[in-house]
Amino acid sequence: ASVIHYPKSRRDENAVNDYHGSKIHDPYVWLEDPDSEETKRFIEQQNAITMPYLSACETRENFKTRLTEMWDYPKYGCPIKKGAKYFYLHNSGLQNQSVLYVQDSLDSEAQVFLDPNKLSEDGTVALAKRSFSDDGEFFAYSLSYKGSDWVTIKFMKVDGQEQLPDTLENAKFTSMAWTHDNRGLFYNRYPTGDKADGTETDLNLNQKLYYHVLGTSQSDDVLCAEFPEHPKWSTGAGVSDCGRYLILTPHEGSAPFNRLFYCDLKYQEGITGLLPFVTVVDNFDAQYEYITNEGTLFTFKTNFKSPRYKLINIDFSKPEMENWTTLVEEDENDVLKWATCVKQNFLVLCYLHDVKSILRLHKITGERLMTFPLDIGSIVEHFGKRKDSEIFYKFTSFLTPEVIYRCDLTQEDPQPKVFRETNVKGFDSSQYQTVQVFYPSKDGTKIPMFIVHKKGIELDGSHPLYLFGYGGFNISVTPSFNVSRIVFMRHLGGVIAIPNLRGGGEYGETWHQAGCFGNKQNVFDDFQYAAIYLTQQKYTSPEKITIVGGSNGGLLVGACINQRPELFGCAVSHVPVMDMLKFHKFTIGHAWTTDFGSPDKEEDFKWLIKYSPLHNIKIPESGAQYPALLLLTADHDDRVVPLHSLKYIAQLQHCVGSYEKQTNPLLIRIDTKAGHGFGKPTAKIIEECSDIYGFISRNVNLKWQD
Ligand SMILES: O=C([C@@H]1CC(F)(F)CN1C(=O)CCN1C(=O)c2ccccc2C1=O)N1CCCC1
Repeated sequence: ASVIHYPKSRRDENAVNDYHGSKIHDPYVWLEDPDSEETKRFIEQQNAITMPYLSACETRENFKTRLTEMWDYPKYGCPIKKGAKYFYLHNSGLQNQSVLYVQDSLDSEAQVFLDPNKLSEDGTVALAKRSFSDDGEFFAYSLSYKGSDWVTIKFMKVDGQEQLPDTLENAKFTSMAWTHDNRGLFYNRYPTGDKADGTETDLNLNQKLYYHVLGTSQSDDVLCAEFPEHPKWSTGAGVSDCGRYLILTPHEGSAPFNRLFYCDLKYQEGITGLLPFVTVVDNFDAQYEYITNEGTLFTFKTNFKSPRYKLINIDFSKPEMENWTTLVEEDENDVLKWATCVKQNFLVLCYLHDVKSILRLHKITGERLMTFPLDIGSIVEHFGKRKDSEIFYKFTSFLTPEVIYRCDLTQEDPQPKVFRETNVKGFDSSQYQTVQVFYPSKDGTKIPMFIVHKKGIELDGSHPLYLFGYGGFNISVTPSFNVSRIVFMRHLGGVIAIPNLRGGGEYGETWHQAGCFGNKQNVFDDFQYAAIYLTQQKYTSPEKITIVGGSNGGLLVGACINQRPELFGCAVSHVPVMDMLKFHKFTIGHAWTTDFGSPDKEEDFKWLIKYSPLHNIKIPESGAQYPALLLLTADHDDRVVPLHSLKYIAQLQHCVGSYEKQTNPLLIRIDTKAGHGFGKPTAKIIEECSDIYGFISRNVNLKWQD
């Protein structure tokens, strides 16, 4: 591989911070200013070596052509019923953004209702959240620009598809809940500095709940709730199915724990100021998620004394804990992922059983009626409301693009029927297989892992392997259909492996906590031992393994190439958290202390400094070298600000870039008009995937197979 001359960047040797008595250098602290000329020049210099390198990868163009062909299949969202109409998202195949359609009945002609592709030339304006008024008369929607978490809320009158003038700015991480009189909607906003476009790094604190009255200007919006003494709290709220109650569920971080307050709107003549809330739960010991209510009898999904979740009833007329009752007990193995009330007296419950979805029908009184027939895979979307008599749900798996089912609950014995099924031209799923194994991690814990590959391969250690991990924030990595991975298996002879690392939600809150705080190293061990297992089982060999992760999974990749560089040949880290001593100082990073701990606490600092990717870069021992590394970030990522990646690549190139045994490239790709990932237009996704798989092919020596 040609030796790359990395740009030389200034190191501020005076930048030293004291953490509980430890002096820690921070030589690239100047990269924390996204607007400085020096930072902009750094980015230009990095892209100037990366982009030509990526374009020179010979399989890149083959990959892009084939990926584009394969990507061009129709994608649908579940229909949702609002008023007398149905709405659904649809992408004809290569559209940058999906389009929202409306129809009068499930089999009548559909019309375009809202097409986000018309809102920008390059598809970088994305439709984020949608909220119809309870009777379907009005429609509120939020738009995200260039990948930022900031959204603008807009309104339409459904009949006639009339755009209304109301525009709400500076909303972020926001609810959108209409009052049932259609007078207006509750939403959340942050106080902002002079710039709030997604390129700023300012902390998001003091989120407030407002009420917007339709037809008025945002400056007249009513402040309904705020917690000035708890600046980290979010103030998300929802309106009950009956329309009478406002449920306020503040969170302090990203963990599944929230407080629970409510306001009986019936006794509010209009919403004119701070609302009076009744406290039901005033601690962060558990999560309480509103499911439905019948008068004052409320059903919540909770992990209170139930790490795999259960349904409880709380009667708001006597909300004390001793009056709470259990509606559906916690399952001894499976995790309750979501529940919804349909047709007044049914509950549909979705569980995760060894990382596969199970769907069940219960009576509103709790007893189980039936288990829906379902293949091995994931339920990724659903829609059904208390006042509807049908439910739609979308199934997907590694080898199944998507199937939408409809179940009509007016039938005696309700039978789900395929409502929509998608095929991908040129893809024959019978040529591939998925296996699930349980491999031992470093401490002997059995970790589930999906392995997907072409049937009939020989386990001779020769196959390039794509090892994807996340491992945090109670997120479960469940089977999903991914075209770029199909192309990798079909045309580059690849094997896909997806371990379900601790820190995720696969086995409930105990599994999540097993990957948090001082247990975070378990996540890295689980990932490293997946690579060891796959090598021992002769699926692959170290120089043919590419590890991939994004966001918290990008941290995983950064930590693993520092700790065990000899286990992998290539590494791709998307929008990673790399500076574990400063993550809480930017945008929403303070919300992650519920997984990582806080650098401001001495005990937490001791764990963080041990694995923080930025602070554990060193020349590998015994002649090993870092895997080929491609870091990816973007200028409007205000979830994980780009400075994490910039500081890491600067330090890595400085420490290792001129080490004579380091022949693998250490590169960063910084995109523009893009962010953490949400809402990324199809064109950008295809470009990025082509760059990534071209990079992998070049560094794992893959040849394109037609
Ligand atoms: O993005 C994240 C973590 C992982 C997550 F928990 F899934 C989500 N997340 C977040 O940071 C979520 C941010 N976020 C809120 O704090 C919030 C409050 C109320 C409504 C909506 C939101 C919301 O999206 N990270 C980036 C890297 C480390 C964690």
